[in-house]
Amino acid sequence: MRQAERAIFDLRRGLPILVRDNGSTTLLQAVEGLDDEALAALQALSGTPPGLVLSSHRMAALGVAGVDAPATVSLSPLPDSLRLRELACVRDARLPAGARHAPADKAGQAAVRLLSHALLVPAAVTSTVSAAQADAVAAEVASGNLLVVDAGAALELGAGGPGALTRISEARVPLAEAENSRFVLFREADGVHEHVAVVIGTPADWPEDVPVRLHSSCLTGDLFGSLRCDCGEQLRRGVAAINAQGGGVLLYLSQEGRGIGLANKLRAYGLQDEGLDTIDADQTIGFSKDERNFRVAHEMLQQLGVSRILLLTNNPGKVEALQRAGINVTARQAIYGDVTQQNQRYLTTKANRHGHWLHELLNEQGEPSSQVPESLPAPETAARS
Ligand SMILES: Nc1nc2c(ncn2[C@@H]2O[C@H](COP(=O)(O)OP(=O)(O)OP(=O)(O)O)[C@@H](O)[C@H]2O)c(=O)[nH]1
Ligand SMILES: [Zn+2]
Repeated sequence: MRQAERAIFDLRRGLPILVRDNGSTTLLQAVEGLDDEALAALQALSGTPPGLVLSSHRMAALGVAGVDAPATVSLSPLPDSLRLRELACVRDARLPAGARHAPADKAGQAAVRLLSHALLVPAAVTSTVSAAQADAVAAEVASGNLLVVDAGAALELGAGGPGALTRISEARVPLAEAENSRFVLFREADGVHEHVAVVIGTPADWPEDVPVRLHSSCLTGDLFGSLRCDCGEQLRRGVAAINAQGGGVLLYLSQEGRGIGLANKLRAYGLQDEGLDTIDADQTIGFSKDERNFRVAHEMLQQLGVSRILLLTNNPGKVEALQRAGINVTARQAIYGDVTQQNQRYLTTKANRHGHWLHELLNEQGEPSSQVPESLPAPETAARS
């Protein structure tokens, strides 16, 4: 696993890495940041023409139907790096006539996983190392210039498990909305992601169903009060609501842009300004409608000894994820920001396409209604007594 985590840094720096799967070795490099020189160097080192690996979401955005896993596109002649970047993330791009695609092999699948985890556009150039180049590649590995990653280990990135999250440090941080608060910082094994549990009030005095909010980071909304979303208000109101109910936990999760990272969120905002909604914008650059999983949240709650909760959310996915992980979510409480002219479309998309319980809020603003459960049905794993 350690090599896969290290590979994140090389990929983010625009360097190639070598992926091994059984006997085969594949060179791969991110399309993001790739220039023609690097593309030529990759081809020279591998001895074979690179293919382009794209996520299923990007294939759909390119108009290729029926692809439900990463695909490798064979392009002949190989386009230049600018054209490859267009194929990776530009709106309305199309594959060249005659381009063939096939399900990506394990190395290609690992490429998409690594790049998503690295918060890069999930598109890679990959080249199988030819027999003639095996010695040259081995020399690069031996000299420390080329990192070798096992495809299986790369696919396991972010899968959680023992040692995946370490409690690092903590301190009292009085907040405007909850004076008696402690920040407890957790670090993921990749060394990149850090998450904070804001422990509000005194655990011994908490209600039996501990009020909990999972809040994914949003630099634009949380810190700057962006009007494009509702995050900043949800964050502050979440802290206040937990405090008012006798204390609990707000997990501030390093999952900017629903897990795609700030760079990609800003790209997606650009596409939204061209008319796409939040889901189509993310899919255009190769991502699913929500790249988060809430394993870290589960792990943090476990380490804090919290297992029975009242969850503050409008997102059914969070309820399901925690329940699946074994957290007893006994009830859900809505948590709203304000509807503004600038975020109304975003909230409407969340209600209609993400399935968020937001129709009640939007209804008050004259938005179309639909059937939404008032509260969480009793989960199978959750006893209410
Ligand atoms: N990709 C993308 N992410 C966005 C956009 N607007 C906000 N976000 C991100 O969406 C996430 C919102 O997270 P949460 O506050 O946990 O909200 P949620 O999943 O809607 O669920 P609840 O607020 O609990 O109902 C944050 O990571 C934001 O950065 C957008 O237009 N595109
Ligand atoms: Zn936001």
